[in-house]
Amino acid sequence: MDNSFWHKCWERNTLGFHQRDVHPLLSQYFEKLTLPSDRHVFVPLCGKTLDMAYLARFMQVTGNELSDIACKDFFLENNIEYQKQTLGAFEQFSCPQLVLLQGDFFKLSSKAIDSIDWIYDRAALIALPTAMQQQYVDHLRTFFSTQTRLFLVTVEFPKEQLNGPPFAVTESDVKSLFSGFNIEYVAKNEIKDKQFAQRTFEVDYLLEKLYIISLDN
Ligand SMILES: C[S@@+](CC[C@H](N)C(=O)[O-])C[C@H]1O[C@@H](n2cnc3c(N)ncnc32)[C@H](O)[C@@H]1O
Repeated sequence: MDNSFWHKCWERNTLGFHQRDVHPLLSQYFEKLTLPSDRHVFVPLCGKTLDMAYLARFMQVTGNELSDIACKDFFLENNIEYQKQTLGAFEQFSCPQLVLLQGDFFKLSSKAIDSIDWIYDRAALIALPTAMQQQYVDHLRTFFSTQTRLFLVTVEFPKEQLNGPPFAVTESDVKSLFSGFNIEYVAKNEIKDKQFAQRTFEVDYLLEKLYIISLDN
């Protein structure tokens, strides 16, 4: 899955992963899990998810996304005025509560982002083929400090029944990818109608799981 795959999705508007509502696990759990001192959430591979508008109600949001179309559309579709400026290899789209850095996540330095309390991952890890997932987690690790918690939403289905994306990530995959981290399994969302955002999958079961992951201090 290279960058051109994703650019084509955005150019052709084939965005089956895009949700028309805030993710239920986010609206159900995020506020309960935050601390009064939490100030900043980072959203890698953010697309134009409405989850960022939800997160911005609680704290400063920084998203990262490959596609220029996604970044522009996020602001246009939410009727938010934005400013644009070039920051090295990245284009920055911003309004007071929210910054989107457009460019390749694997080239983004954690030094470019202020202290991060939360990382929100819905359809970022699972968007990547298994062979790229460890590379993603290893780079994500550079954005962690001792106070950072990752709000990770995974998806599970019989791997042989669907060619991703999305790619199924089981609990044992999470343990192996995040080896050396603290991993707390929080909740599961069984998707009875097998609908994943705008697509319906013909699989025997489909479920999402929420984990909170932090550095093992
Ligand atoms: C499955 S979509 C999920 C988007 C968003 N998290 C959501 O829930 O709607 C994956 C997104 O990752 C972006 N992406 C893929 N590879 C990337 C990379 N190397 N750097 C930054 N963004 C990337 C794609 O353009 C796409 O918008």
